[in-house]
Amino acid sequence: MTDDSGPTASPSCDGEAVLSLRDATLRFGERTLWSHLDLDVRAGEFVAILGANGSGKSSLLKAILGQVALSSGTATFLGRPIARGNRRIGYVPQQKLADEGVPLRAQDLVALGVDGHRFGFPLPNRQRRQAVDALIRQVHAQPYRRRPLSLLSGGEQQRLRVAQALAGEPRLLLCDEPLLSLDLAYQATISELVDTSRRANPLGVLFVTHDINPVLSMVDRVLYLAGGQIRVGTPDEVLRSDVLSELYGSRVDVIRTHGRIVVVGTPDDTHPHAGHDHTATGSPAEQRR
Ligand SMILES: Nc1ncnc2c1ncn2[C@@H]1O[C@H](COP(=O)(O)OP(=O)(O)OP(=O)(O)O)[C@@H](O)[C@H]1O
Repeated sequence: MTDDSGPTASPSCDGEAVLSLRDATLRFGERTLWSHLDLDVRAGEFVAILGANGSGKSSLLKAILGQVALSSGTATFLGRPIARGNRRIGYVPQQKLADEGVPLRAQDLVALGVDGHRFGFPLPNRQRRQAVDALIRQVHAQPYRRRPLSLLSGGEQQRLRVAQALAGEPRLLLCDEPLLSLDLAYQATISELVDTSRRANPLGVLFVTHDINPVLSMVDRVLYLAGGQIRVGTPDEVLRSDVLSELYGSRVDVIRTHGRIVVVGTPDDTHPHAGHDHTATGSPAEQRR
């Protein structure tokens, strides 16, 4: 169950569905993470994935990447069954710092993402260089583009990972907490880059985050996972006290104040980056365009 707006509806996007999940269920052993998920993500649509720790948000992205198999149901990308290693799916993994001794420089990481064989023909070197330069500029990485990855801060590495994920001109972008380690200014830089890219290309975005506020103005729909249950809808439909209380099976309060959404009372409130004290400017309704 779940896609409350129906498989074809989307509040602000009428592009084609790039991703379709039908009756999808994911189990690890005896444990069902989530079940009966129906979801269409359309070209240009921004879907935020929120939920409790361990509810299966990262695993959902991995299922879409073909890295873990669905226990039942189907997942299709551009009308075809999901296959591992699809270059048209960009992925920003949950933050992992580069190991000491990784011989890559910042710009090499981005270059790895640039598709050297678009439409079956290798891109000329000059064109590849220009693509890398443009991406480095977009994430403001010029000052450290020649530094070894292992010498960069978590936030600097994170910006490069986003650039790399966009380099292959994806039709679908999967981001697993891409704003972690970024200060407020760079949270805005990265969110706006994702937002601009999804409109320009257009590409569908699935964006796992513990804090919706930095992206609230961009979000078309929210997919909320908790206790094995799922709710999908606009932020106004899902981020409500009654909806989240039902989902968690205990009282949860959603407070909207000065354009911020604050969720109080979820069992994982104590998690260090639960991020339920959300900040944003403008009211959610105003922001959603
Ligand atoms: N390959 C696997 N085999 C068995 N269990 C797994 C596997 N991958 C993940 N899990 C378990 O599935 C649960 C969900 O993990 P997942 O990383 O998807 O959660 P999450 O919602 O992204 O959590 P968080 O908010 O803490 O990042 C966890 O309990 C995890 O230990």
